[in-house]
Amino acid sequence: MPSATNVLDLLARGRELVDPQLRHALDRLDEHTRLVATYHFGWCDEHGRPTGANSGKAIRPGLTLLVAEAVCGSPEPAVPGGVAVELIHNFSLIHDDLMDRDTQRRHRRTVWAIWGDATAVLVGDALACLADEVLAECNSPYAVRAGHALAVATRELIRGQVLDVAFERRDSVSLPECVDMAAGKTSSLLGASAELGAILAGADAATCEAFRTYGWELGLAFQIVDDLLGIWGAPEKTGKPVFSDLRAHKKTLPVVWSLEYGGAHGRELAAWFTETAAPSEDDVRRAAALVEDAGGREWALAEADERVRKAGKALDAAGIAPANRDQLDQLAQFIAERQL
Ligand SMILES: CC(C)=CCC/C(C)=C/CC/C(C)=C/COP(=O)(O)OP(=O)(O)O
Repeated sequence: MPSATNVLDLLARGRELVDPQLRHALDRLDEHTRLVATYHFGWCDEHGRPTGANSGKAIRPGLTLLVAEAVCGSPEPAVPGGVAVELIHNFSLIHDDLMDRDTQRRHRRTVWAIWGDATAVLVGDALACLADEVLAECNSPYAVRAGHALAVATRELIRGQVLDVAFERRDSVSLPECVDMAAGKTSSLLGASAELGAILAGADAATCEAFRTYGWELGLAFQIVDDLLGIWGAPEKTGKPVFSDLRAHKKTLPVVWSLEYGGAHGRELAAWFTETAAPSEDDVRRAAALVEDAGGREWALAEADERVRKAGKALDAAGIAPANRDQLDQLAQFIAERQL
């Protein structure tokens, strides 16, 4: 099995293929929008001076390229797909930061926090449009199919976010509702990232669907781990304060599971949510302990493993060579463990 370092190498190799076309796509933007987008991707500071900042893990384009390689032996035909999924992902991050009023992303100030709400809306919109352009112009016989798959996934991503926003105003959310929301927000785009790799590499419909399912299951594992990091993640890793999701009263998967199945600890947690409007440091510590005691953390870890297992099972139907299979299994395991 390749080590974590090898998975990072795979993602870095994907970045090397995708970044030049991504930068080229940003060149189409007007000067101000390009500056803000380039800043968001970590390639310059807010005054346009080049930096070597962190532009994200590039999991989605990495997935697209590895799948293409597994299907046709080369990542090349899927590079525009990798560019497009990374553009959609970053459009959603810029808008999400604005909606959540988060001031930090990738250890840097967020777009809205520097340039204001209108700029964040417009730059996010511009990235989404660029994704369409890149695919429409990519000269692949499969461009229309790829564009359609990405549009469906983006609509689903937006549906997930609509649910997320709606749930903030509700007293209770069931576990299936929460899973549906997480799948919309995260699985749709990871599913499409894998699917686009298969489509652009010329795979048949059944193979494309197998890869989409692989990415979709992986997306749920990814979101569950993200939720765990949102409670217990180390600030230097997540770029957010410890317990940040509890402080914001977010109904994440481990929390919703604890409320529904956590018995007496779950009921105590429910009371915490209604009675603790502005939680202190001690309050959030107590809520995290209640989620843990209710079994929410343990459930989430087991569920992430189960989703990785299902992702692997979906790959059985794709009929790929052992070496490619090994890479995709490793990526799945790595995402679930999030040693990134
Ligand atoms: C329409 C709309 C606003 C939707 C919002 C959807 C949204 C932000 C979902 C969260 C997905 C997620 C876990 C992102 C972090 O990805 P990552 O850890 O791969 O990020 P990276 O690129 O920084 O590595």
